[in-house]
Amino acid sequence: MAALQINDIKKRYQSLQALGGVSLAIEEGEFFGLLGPNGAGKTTLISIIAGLNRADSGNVTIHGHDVVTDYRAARTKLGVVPQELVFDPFFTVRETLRMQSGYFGLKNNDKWIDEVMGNLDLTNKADTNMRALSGGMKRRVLVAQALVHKPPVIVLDEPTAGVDVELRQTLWKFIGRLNREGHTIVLTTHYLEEAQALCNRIAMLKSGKVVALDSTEGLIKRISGSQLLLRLKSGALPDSLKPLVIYPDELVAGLKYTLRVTDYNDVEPILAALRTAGAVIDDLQLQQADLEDVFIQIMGEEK
Ligand SMILES: Nc1ncnc2c1ncn2[C@@H]1O[C@H](COP(=O)(O)OP(=O)(O)OP(=O)(O)O)[C@@H](O)[C@H]1O
Repeated sequence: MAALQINDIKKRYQSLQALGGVSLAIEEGEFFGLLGPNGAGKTTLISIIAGLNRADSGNVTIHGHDVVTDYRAARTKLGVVPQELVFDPFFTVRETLRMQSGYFGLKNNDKWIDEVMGNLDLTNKADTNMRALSGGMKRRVLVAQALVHKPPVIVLDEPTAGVDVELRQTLWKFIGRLNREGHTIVLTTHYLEEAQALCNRIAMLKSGKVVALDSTEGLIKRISGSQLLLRLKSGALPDSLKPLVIYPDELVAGLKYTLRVTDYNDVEPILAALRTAGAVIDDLQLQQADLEDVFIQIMGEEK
């Protein structure tokens, strides 16, 4: 049985098809990445998983419990860290976490609350009112709130958007530990290097459809070889090199190109072609393809 089973979910907002039939099976213990550009439908899918939004068709089960017909059981299996910070400003951090525990029927949960606060560096803010916390601290409480009932499936919707390095490290250390202990993690993020480092499998969403689904390694292997990052001081890229261009970036910093190469041996003919064309090189770097390159390529493909 999958930890999270998503079957042919469709959702329309008036004329906009936000989700056009999404199916995914996420197994227990996975660290799964859900990636996509703004508006791809990630948050809509997460709110359907959390039972906060209704799909037009299709269904979702969490550890076998349907999120609509068996909502309460499904909800106890799930912890969601939402994108938006919404709190009651009059309660302290500890009170907020106790109330959330109460919502799940957990009365004596202080031991775990203390452990969660400790792991998220919140202990010295335990008695501070929510309104007095910085944005980063509030985000820590959001994470803590999602974890009060030790849910086996944890969904994080852009948990590190706009947060500092320290919180990211604290958060990933704790979430990594929970994952090693068997919790299933589903993460959406715009930080692709973060997804590459953390996720064992990734789905890419585009305009409400899954356009790629593979292990992180498998996705990166799709772009074979390396890339040559090239910036020209003057001149232009000769026509003979244009088929190698993965993406041009002329608007960003002058004449900047990323070319596909297999290895170092491909570099010399490129240099020769540029010399013949009278182009002057400003900067040249050879690098391995990464998840960001795959993302850009997949999102650029017509579907
Ligand atoms: N309540 C709503 N009413 C109408 N349209 C909506 C509503 N919620 C979302 N949308 C639209 O549905 C599409 C998917 O939005 P969604 O927030 O799920 O995308 P996302 O992938 O989470 O984007 P982001 O990366 O910006 O968070 C967008 O075009 C959005 O404008």
